[in-house]
Parts: sequence; C-alpha cells; structure tokens
Amino acid sequence: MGSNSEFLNIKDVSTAFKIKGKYYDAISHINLEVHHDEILAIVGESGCGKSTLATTIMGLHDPSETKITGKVDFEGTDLLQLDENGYNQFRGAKIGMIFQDPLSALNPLKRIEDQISEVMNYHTKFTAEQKHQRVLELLDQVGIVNPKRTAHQFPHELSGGMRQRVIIAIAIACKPDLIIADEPTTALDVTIQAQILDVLRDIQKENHAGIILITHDLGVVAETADRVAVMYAGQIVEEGSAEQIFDQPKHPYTRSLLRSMPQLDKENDDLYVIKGNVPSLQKMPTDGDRFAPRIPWLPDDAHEAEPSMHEVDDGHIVRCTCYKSFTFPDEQQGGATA
Ligand SMILES: Nc1ncnc2c1ncn2[C@@H]1O[C@H](COP(=O)(O)OP(=O)(O)OP(=O)(O)O)[C@@H](O)[C@H]1O
Repeated sequence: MGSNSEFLNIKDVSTAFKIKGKYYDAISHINLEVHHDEILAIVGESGCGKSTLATTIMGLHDPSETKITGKVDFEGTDLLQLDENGYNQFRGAKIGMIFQDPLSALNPLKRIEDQISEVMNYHTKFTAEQKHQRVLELLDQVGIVNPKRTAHQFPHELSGGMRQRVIIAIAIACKPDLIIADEPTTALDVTIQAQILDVLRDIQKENHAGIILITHDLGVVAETADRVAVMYAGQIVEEGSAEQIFDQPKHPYTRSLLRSMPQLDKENDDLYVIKGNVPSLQKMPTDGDRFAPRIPWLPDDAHEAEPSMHEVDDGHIVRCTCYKSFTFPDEQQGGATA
C-alpha cells in the first residue's frame, strides 16, 4: 500500500431512480478518485446527490428501482458488478460507513460490546477474548474515556456524541481502507462536532484509510478535508485541494457556497443567499449549465452549451468556462468581493 496511492476510482458513474415508471438521474457521470491517507469531502446543498453517490459505492440500492452505470474500481474489483453476497465481503470489512443519525444506526436492545463484536463475527476469526480486547481498544481509539463501562451500556444510556463514537468504532473495527462518513456531525452540537472530526482525522492517520466525508457544511470541510469535490444537481462542478477550493474557488456555485458561509471573524448580518433551489430529479435540466438558472445575471453565452471539465491548476478542475466571466452583482458595481 503506497502512501497517497489511489485505491478507489469512480468512473463515469450515473445513478437513476425510477419515478412513476421513468428513470431520472440523481447523479450523472461522476468521476472521482480517493487515495489512502486523505479525507475527500463531498460538499453541496441538500438534494445535490451526495448521499446517492455514497449509497451507490456501498451497493445499497434496490436494483429494481435504480439504474446504475459506470465503474467503481475498489482495489481492482468493480463494486458495481458484485451481488449482495459479494458486497457483504466488502461492507464492514474493507469499507466502513458512518451515517448521520447514530441512534437509528444502533440496535437499542443490544449492549455496545455486542454491536461492535458483531462486525468481527462476520469478518474475522477472532476468539471471544480477542474480540473483547479489540472492543476496548476501539472504544479507546475513538476517545471514550471508560471503555469497559461503555462496552456494557445500551445506546440510550449514551449521549449523541458518544453514540457517534461507537458508530465510528464499528466502522473501523476491521480496519477498512475506505470509510464513508455521510453527515457524521450534522446531528451533534458544535463542540461535539469538532471532537468527532478530530477522531476521524486521527483514525485516518493511524489506519492510513481514505475517507469520503459527505457534508453540506463548508465549516466542517475547512476543518477536516484534504481534497474537496463540490456537487451541484448530480454533477461534480469543481474539484481540488482544500487550499485550491477555499483560496482560489472558480465555479460560481463554489463561490456562492463560500459566500453564504458564516465567518467567525465577521459580522454576518448580510450573508449571501443562493437564490432558487436545487432542481428536483424530474425537473433536472439534461443539457447546458445546471447552475445557470441560479445566476440569471450571467449572460447565456457565458456558459458552454455542453459544459465540460477544465483543469485550471494542478489537480484543480472546474466545470464550464463560465467561471471566467462570473462576478456577483455587487462586484460588477465595484462592491464587495466574494
Ligand atoms: N430512492 C429515491 N427515489 C427517488 N428519488 C430519490 C431517491 N433517493 C434520493 N432521491 C432524489 O435524488 C436527489 C439526490 O438526493 P441525495 O439524498 O443523494 O442528495 P444529498 O445531496 O445527499 O442531500 P441530503 O443532504 O438532503 O441527503 C434528490 O432530488 C432526492 O430527492
């Protein structure tokens, strides 16, 4: 395992849901790589397709209701070709998943130790004592102060932050190479959020895992991510290192998201609001720049008819050339900058 080597390669992946007998793309032609030792954030408003991408990688869609095309190459295996049994060899073992709501992800009737052991029953040949030791080690690794006590507790006896730590312990029990964390801190208050993000960072360092961190919160991205992919209406519109995205954002959507982000060091009275909504699947434009309706002041001819990805710097890519002429209305009048 070479450090920083790419081990997950998502190639031209589209996922369509069947609605009233017709299929509509929730994600379209996604290309993305994940490397060892990195946290890749996928960011965008609600409805942009972030979770659909995660559940597509994890094989969690009902094939009778979804049409998935493309390739998800994970360490040489195309995950999209696997059946349920095949997927079960990967999920929980080489791929761990952390969901938003830790309470619904845990079984209310089972002690924490049993829930963490369960994944090892399936994927390892550990003896009972080895499993017990590993449970304590994992609880310690995710920052639980008294692992022995917590191991014997039930989910309802733990705080939200503790439950999310347990979920992370389950996700990393078999030392997965890939961890997918879908809004892992959204349900938690701000101080606990920061602690959980620290845990994720530590785990990524210790296990050399690659982490896909899905979030709508740019603050979380700024604190955690090495690389960022910005999604809008089922497509990636910009991708780059965290520095490139935060210091040199190009796509109008990325710039709008950044401008609408509260800044700790500034008065936030007049935060930018991105007008309009992410289109629903049935109303998704199939050609042109999908973000164009939300920046109506930009002339139509500023957008490419069929927007493609452009490399603007090493590893920094952006969809459509409209970024070249995009300004916010108040910038045109010589006002504030983004
Ligand atoms: N099973 C489904 N059937 C039909 N449409 C779906 C299904 N799952 C998701 N969608 C639609 O696909 C689009 C993308 O949803 P998705 O949940 O992936 O977005 P998201 O960016 O993760 O948003 P959120 O943060 O709210 O989860 C949305 O328009 C959503 O309504």
